[in-house]
Formats: sequence, structure tokens, C-alpha cells
Amino acid sequence: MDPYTLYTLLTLASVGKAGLILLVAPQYPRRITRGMHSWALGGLMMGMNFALFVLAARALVPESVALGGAVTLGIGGTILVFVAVQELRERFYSKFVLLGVFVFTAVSNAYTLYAGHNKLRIITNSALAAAVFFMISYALLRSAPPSGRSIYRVTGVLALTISVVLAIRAVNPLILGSPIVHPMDENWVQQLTYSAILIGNVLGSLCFGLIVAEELNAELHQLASFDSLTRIYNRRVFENLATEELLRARTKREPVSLLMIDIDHFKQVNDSHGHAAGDAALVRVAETMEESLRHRDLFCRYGGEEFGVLLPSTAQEQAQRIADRLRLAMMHAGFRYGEEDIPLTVSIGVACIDRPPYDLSLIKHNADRALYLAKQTGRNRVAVV
Ligand SMILES: Nc1nc2c(ncn2[C@@H]2O[C@H](COP(=O)(O)OP(=O)(O)OP(=O)(O)O)[C@@H](O)[C@H]2O)c(=O)[nH]1
Repeated sequence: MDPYTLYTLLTLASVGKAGLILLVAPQYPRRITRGMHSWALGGLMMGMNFALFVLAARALVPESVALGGAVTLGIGGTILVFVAVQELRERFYSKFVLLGVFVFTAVSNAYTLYAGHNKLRIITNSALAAAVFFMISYALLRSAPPSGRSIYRVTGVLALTISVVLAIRAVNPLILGSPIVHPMDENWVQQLTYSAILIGNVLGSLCFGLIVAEELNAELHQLASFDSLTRIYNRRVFENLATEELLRARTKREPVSLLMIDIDHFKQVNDSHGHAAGDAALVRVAETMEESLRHRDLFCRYGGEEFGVLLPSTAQEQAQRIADRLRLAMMHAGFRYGEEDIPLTVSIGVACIDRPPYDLSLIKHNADRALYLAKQTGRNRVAVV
């Protein structure tokens, strides 16, 4: 296939891909939709970059306009891919800096083409593109946590490879002294560059699709596992993890304790200050408790104004001390809503299991009884059964 037919096909593929992405993007959560929009727009710009070469080949656009415009659009599209990655990961990027890079690309191309500085044009364009691909690769590799998300690493390495190839292209005229003046020039650096860009375009699209799927999975996992208000575990996940912890404790013959925590007179907070104040109070309690717990402790919103804490390897006496620490932490933390200080205290029921059966419903039942006792005996207190 001759290069111009290939570029025509790439133009059509880029436009088709962008159209498809724009069509499906609105169904996704907001941050994913934003990332997809930037990605589609980036793809569209890259498609126009290929289209300019085709138009120049058909003598529909002057060669110099095609060369300068294509590179500017190509780098612009690459910048938008970087924006898409940052948006998907909800990370900061400076619109002004990126716009500055884009404008610089356009101006430097116009100048070097006008003045006939081909060598400078190749070096500047290749270095700029290498830098943007490096930024993409850095953003992707940084997004990959220690476990899972291998697709971020694969895509990051792909972007890094393209960045290295472009860097070679940037330094090549300096070393060999033979500038590359046309995209279709037959030399190994030029062929390597365009192969890398073309392969990167196809593989990059595939990888980006997989990244979107990965992000969607993470979003669904978040929705299914965490309470949307307090951002701590919900009851379902807590009970699954607590059951695993109890199995582990049975094998090791270790004690496990459960705290059931309930906000005192919470109905009054809602009734006197409104539901939004009640919601803010729930968040305040969750934050205060979380700050006072160990990393290993399991903490969840059980429902309504009730929270649960599972304390692994913790005997009853120690659990009682922890519960009292949590109660005092809440009492002293205070809660301010608007201009008002609203008193917020909790009652806590403590139960412990240190011999079979290590049964979740049994320990939960006992902690509920203890909580009832704490409420009956005056609230803002800890009770044990
Ligand atoms: N704002 C808000 N209120 C909630 C939420 N879930 C449950 N509630 C409210 O929590 C209140 C619980 O009230 P009660 O069960 O009577 O308990 P209480 O007023 O805390 O009294 P004691 O537990 O006996 O000290 C109810 O008014 C519920 O509407 C929530 O997500 N947000």
C-alpha cells in the first residue's frame, strides 16, 4: 500500500474512532466522559494531521501549509491525549502551559517554514513531540499502583518508546548533519519514527479503551464497596471482610472484638438543624473514628447513624479501652455546622470472641446488646457484654 492510501485510511479511521467515542462517552461517569471527550478530540486532530498530507499530495493544499499544519495538529492531538489521561485520573494539568506549547508549535512551524530552516524545524518538532509523549508516559506510569492496573504500565511503556524514537529523530540531524525534510523521505530514522507513530496510534487506541474499562471497573467497585456519604466501607463489604478475619482468628486462636457505635440523639440533629447538617455530622463522626483507628481495623457504616469496627487480635479489655478512646475523641472533636456548634457524642457496645464458634452473627448480636445497654444507662458511654 502506498503511503498516501495508508494516510487516507488513517484519516478515516481517526474520524470514525472519534465519532464512536463521542457517541458512547455520555453513558459513563463524569470524569471518564471528560477524559473520553479529550481523547476523541485528540484523535480527531491527529486524523486531520494525516488528512493534510493527503490533501498536499493531491495538490489541494500547499506543501508548506500541510507540513506545518500537520505537525501542529499532531502535537495538539498528543497534548489532548495527555489531558485525557490526567482527566481520567483526576489529576491537575495547566491549560495555560499546554496551550503555550501548542501555540509555540504553530508559531515555530510557521517561522521555520517561512525562513526555510528545515533542520531547526525537524529538531524543534521532534523534541516537542518527544516531550509530550514523555509527559504522557510519566502520567501513565505514575498512575500504576503497585498491584493491578498493568494496562497503565503497558501504555506508559508504549508512550515512552515513541518518546525515545522522537528524541532520536530530534538529535539525528545534529549528529549526521543530514536533516529530514519530508515525511516520506526514505531513511531509517524517518521510517522508524512513522512506524512508531502509526503502531502507537493503533495500539494506543486499544490501550486507552482498556484503560477506560479499567477505570469503569474501579468506579463500580467503589460504588459497590463504599458508603457514598462517608466514603468508608459499606455493611456488605465489612461483613465479607469481617468473616474472613474471623476465620483467620479461629486458625490462630486469637481474640477478635467488635464495636457497634451509634450517634446519640441523632434525630434531634436532623430535626433542629436539617438533614444536610445530619449528613455533615455523619461525615464528621466517620472522619474522627477513622483518625483514631489502626490501619488493620475494619471500619464501616452499618446503616443510618450506626458504625461498626472490627478489631483483629484484640481482647475484650483492650477493645474497651479503644472504644473509650473513640468516645472521648468524638466528644472532644466537636462539630460546627454553619455558625453553630452542635454537640455530638456516641454510645459504643463492645463484644469479643476468643473461642469457637467464631461467628459474625454471634459477636454482632452481643455488640448490639452492649450498645443497647450503653443507651439505656445514659448514652455517651461504653458498655460490654
Ligand atoms: N441526615 C441523615 N440522617 C439519617 C441518615 N440515616 C439515618 N438518619 C436519621 O437518623 C435518625 C436516627 O434516629 P433514632 O434511631 O431515633 O436515634 P437517635 O435520635 O440517634 O437516638 P438514640 O440512638 O436513642 O440516641 C433518624 O432521624 C434517621 O432519619 C442519613 O444518611 N443522613
